[in-house]
Amino acid sequence: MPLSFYKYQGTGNDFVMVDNRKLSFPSEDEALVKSLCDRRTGIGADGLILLQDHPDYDFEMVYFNADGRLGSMCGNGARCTVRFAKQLGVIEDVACFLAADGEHQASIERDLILLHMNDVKEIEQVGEDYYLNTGSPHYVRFVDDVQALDVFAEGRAIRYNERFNAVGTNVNFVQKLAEDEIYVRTYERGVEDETLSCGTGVTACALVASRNGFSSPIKVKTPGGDLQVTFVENEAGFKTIYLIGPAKLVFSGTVPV
Ligand SMILES: N[C@H](CCC[C@H](N)C(=O)O)C(=O)O
Repeated sequence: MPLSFYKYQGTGNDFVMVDNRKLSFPSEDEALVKSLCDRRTGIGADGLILLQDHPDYDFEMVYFNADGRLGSMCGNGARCTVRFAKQLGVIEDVACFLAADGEHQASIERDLILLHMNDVKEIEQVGEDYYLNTGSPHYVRFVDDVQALDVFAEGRAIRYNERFNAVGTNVNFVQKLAEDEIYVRTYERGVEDETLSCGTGVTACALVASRNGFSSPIKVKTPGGDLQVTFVENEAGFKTIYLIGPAKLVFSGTVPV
């Protein structure tokens, strides 16, 4: 049976999107997900997302990394899923949906999707670096020249170090560009490579920047495009966190499975 799919991208983080409201996709088939994400022998993507019905929400988003394994929250993927839900007629311009880390609200304003992220209570300091969870685990390191960095090698060294080897982590390198602007490059767990942008990573970096003199809203540049993060910070941590950026349909088609 041919599988119908849609290819979406959000600031260059790209996803195979499947309408799984009939639950016909074999989600436990890791090898299939991996082969669909393969850039030479498949459709090519950083991950695969299933849009599914849920009795209590507009929809549920089920996200797999390119290695075929179930991932945690994906910020860019979530914006793409909201755009896809609108395309399918599942929502109009607002959504309340379920993802790996719980409930999310989102709204569509022309080219932009405003995605509400879950509260973040803690940022761990690791030497001069930081570690936090914005729905997915993120290691954050400030650098002086992010363009000159070998993100693959440096990111991989942290992702496979003694602490993170078993479970993995995403690794972000951040450069301050201006008083309200940072540049972020990310090595992604599950893709095991640098991606053009990582939404939960960008969110993590903005929150860490806030601990280093930045205030909301923070503009974030990535190799794949521009995002914005807004939030409210108090003694309990960060709340009302929004990841704001575009999400676009690239093409659609069918593949034999
Ligand atoms: N690209 C995603 C992050 C995926 C996290 C994934 N790599 C994992 O650690 O399971 C994003 O836009 O937030």
